[in-house]
Formats: sequence, C-alpha cells, structure tokens
Amino acid sequence: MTAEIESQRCGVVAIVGAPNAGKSTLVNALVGQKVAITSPKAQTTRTRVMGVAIEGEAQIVLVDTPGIFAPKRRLDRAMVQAAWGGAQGADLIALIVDGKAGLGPKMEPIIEALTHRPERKWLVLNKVDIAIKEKLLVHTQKLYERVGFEETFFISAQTGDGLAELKTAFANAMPAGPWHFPEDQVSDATDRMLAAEITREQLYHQLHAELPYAAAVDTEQYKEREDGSVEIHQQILVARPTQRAIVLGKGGQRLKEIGSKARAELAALLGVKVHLYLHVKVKEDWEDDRFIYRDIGLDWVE
Ligand SMILES: Nc1nc2c(ncn2[C@@H]2O[C@H](COP(=O)(O)OP(=O)(O)OP(=O)(O)O)[C@@H](O)[C@H]2O)c(=O)[nH]1
Repeated sequence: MTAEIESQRCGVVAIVGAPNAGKSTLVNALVGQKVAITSPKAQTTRTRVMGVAIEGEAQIVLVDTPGIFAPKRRLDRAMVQAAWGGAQGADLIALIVDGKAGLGPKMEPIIEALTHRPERKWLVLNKVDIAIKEKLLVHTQKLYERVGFEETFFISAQTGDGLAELKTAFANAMPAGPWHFPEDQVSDATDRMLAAEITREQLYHQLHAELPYAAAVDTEQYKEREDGSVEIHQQILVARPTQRAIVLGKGGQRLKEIGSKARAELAALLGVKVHLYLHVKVKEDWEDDRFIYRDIGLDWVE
C-alpha cells in the first residue's frame, strides 16, 4: 500500500483555447466519459469543469475552461475570468487550437496572455481529421515563435487520433504525490450541476440561432426518492417572452423533447431512474443577477 502511494503522481492540466476549439470534447475523451457538455456552437462551456483521468500511477486533473475571447458583456467577462482562473497554479497549461480554423484575430488575446504565464505550456493542435497538414505546420511555427511551447501534439479529440500519446505524456509530466480524487471519481461537478448542464446541452442541440446563449438552467430541486430514483426540478431562464415560446415549441412539444432527451442521458450517466420536470421562466435581467451567477458557478464581475 505504502509503495503504491509512493509511486503515485498527480497534477493539474488546464485546457485553454478559443471557443469551439474542442476543449470539452478532449476532456471527455481523456476521462473516458462525459464530464463536460459540448456543442457545435461557440461558448458552450461557461464555468470551470474538472475531469479526472487516470493513466497508470498518474491521476491527471483536467480543468476544462470556457473559451477565451474578447469579452463584451458581463457574462462574457465572467467566463473569461473563469477560464484564466482555471489555469492559475496548474502544473501545465495545454493550449488547444482548432487546426482547421487556425489562428484568426480571436486567438490574439490568448496568445498574448500566454506569453506572460509562468506555467509550463504545451501546444495541442486539434481536429487533424479535418485540418490541412500544411496549414497545421504554419500555425505551429507561428505559435512557437510567439509563445515557445515545450511540446506539441497533433490530435483529433473526436476520432481519438493521437490521444493515447497525449495522455501518456500528460501522465509522465505530473509531479509525484498522492491522488487528489478517489479512483472512481471522474469530475468535481455534483450530480445536481451535471443535471443542469445536460439540460443546457439539449438546448444547444435542439435550438438554433442565439437562443441557447441567452438561456440559463437552474436546478431548483434535486432529491432522491425512496425507490432510489431521483426527482429533479429545473428552471430554464430566458430573457424574453418570444424566447420562452421558442423553447416551449408548438403545444409544448419542443420542451417535451428537450426533457425526454435530457432525462434519458442523465439516467444513463447516473445509473438510476430520473424524473425530470422543466419549467421555462422569463427573467429579463438574468444576465445581471448575482444569484444566477452563483448558481451556475461563475464569480460575479463588476
Ligand atoms: N472534426 C472534429 N470536430 C471536433 C473535434 N473536436 C471537437 N470537435 C467539434 O467541435 C465542436 C466544439 O467542440 P467543444 O468540445 O464543444 O469545444 P470547446 O472548445 O469546449 O468550446 P467552448 O465551450 O465554446 O469553449 C463540436 O461540434 C465538436 O464535436 C475533432 O477532433 N474533429
């Protein structure tokens, strides 16, 4: 037992990058199960989510951060603050770059900030399955000149290409020390938080345009019933009555569909029967409400 603990390694890898780079997809793939929600729409991840991956004797605590971009609104600023906060004190910062989208102006604030970070920095070029090789090499060269990374990896978080090598390299880079989490824990999110995120993911998947970005999901009640099933009541907050009508759909059909997909996914993740009750509420100023920030796990920014 003692020998086992002595050989253990554990550390924190902060996963940073522009919105839509594939950060959450990568964290889920390394953990081996969904801990962070993903969508084709940018700015899906709003708060820091920790995913725990294990490789041999090493426990790798992956901090999935919101995409970093030039913030305008309060919610944007809170997300960017959470992203850099997630990198604070990490053993390693991994910059995830969308190899297909490349380095547009939106990468500039990230590159600039990274040059001043004291942590070790690795570069991970993602989406090699759809990227053009020559372009990847040009991006890599430019980033090296600006930031100076210790290591570079080419991966596809979606197909799994290059992930085994990346995971082994992360594991080898972790400092010696006891594991931070029990062996069977995959995330720091509570089931209550996970439930809200799964519903929000369905909003992203089933609704288009700007709506999901203008919505928040708040779990009001989460309780275990005597038969072992869980009963969950959630509020979907939107800013305008027209948005409420979109979420409800004709005859409430859309909301029903969101609820039934979210329920099925949660039941599979939690391994128990789930009773999910969704309500849509119009709250014009939810983006300026301190309590909502607390509920969705973001710090309030002035
Ligand atoms: N083709 C391809 N698509 C990918 C890959 N990795 C992620 N994606 C897709 O890219 C989109 C964004 O992925 P996410 O994991 O949500 O990206 P993110 O960086 O967490 O995004 P934010 O939450 O906006 O910060 C999703 O549609 C993913 O399916 C990849 O390796 N190849």
